[in-house]
Amino acid sequence: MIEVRDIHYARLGTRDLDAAERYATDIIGLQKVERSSDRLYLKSDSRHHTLAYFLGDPAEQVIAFELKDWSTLGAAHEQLRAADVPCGMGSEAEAADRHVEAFMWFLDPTGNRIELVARPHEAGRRYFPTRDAGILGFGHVGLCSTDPVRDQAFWLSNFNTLVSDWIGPCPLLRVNARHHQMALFAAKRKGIQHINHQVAEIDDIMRAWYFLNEKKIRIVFGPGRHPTSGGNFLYFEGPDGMIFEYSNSDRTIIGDLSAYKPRQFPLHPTSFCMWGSKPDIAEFKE
Ligand SMILES: CC(C)c1ccc(C(=O)O)c(O)c1O
Ligand SMILES: [Fe+2]
Repeated sequence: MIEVRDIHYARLGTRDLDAAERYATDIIGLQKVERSSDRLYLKSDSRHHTLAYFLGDPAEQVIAFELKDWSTLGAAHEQLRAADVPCGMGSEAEAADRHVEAFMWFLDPTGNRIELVARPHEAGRRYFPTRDAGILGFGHVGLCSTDPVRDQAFWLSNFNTLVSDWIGPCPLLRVNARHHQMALFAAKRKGIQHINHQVAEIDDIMRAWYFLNEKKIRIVFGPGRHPTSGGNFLYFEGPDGMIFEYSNSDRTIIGDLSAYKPRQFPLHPTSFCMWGSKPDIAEFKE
């Protein structure tokens, strides 16, 4: 069993780093920490970065989890290799590019590239954004799955992943006490379906709604409230069609984590939003 601590970063390819930088800083409210001709690193909490853009194909999208124990990296690689999962160790140069001491990669059954990182770098300085979006940090991703039942089995059998809730066949998965770090979402493609940043309070969600409307950013879902995590939410469209979400879900599952009973929500609009907001997102409609 591979034990991971938390989701750590997302890496996105883009053909237009300048546009990605403007959007990430001026609109989302992330802090630029480094920029070169082909790289952009953005921070949302105490870590070196939680979102990176690289010059390349926007279809190239990666998420990373931090290993609970850095010394298990080799064993994690061996476990996945033995299970015939496409995987490999990262080189020193690739690790330096990710600001981690070491890492490996693998493909989940849908074909999503996932990285497992050991000893990721902290930032000496705290997160200091230019826009007060109320961001507390990187929360979770929605990950496309061409077969959520198959992919759930992959995560449950290889990782310390637990199901917090299901919406239809799609699990909201956690690896720590927070309600979820990854939501598998039924889609006809691989890739990241949305990237969530946690914000402090409902006021941040509503302030964002006014702000994003004023900036003519396409809002694709919300404001609303998820019955699953209990968080208020707002989803909006970013560069290369990526969906970003702010939410303030503070639901944690503590104590004996394995004693929690996951709840089954039906595949129905009321399972996505308890207020009645309707998504304008292809994957949520299918
Ligand atoms: C509709 C998506 C996958 C979803 C569902 C529920 C929550 C939550 O409970 O917080 C999310 O964050 C989602 O993105
Ligand atoms: Fe989400």
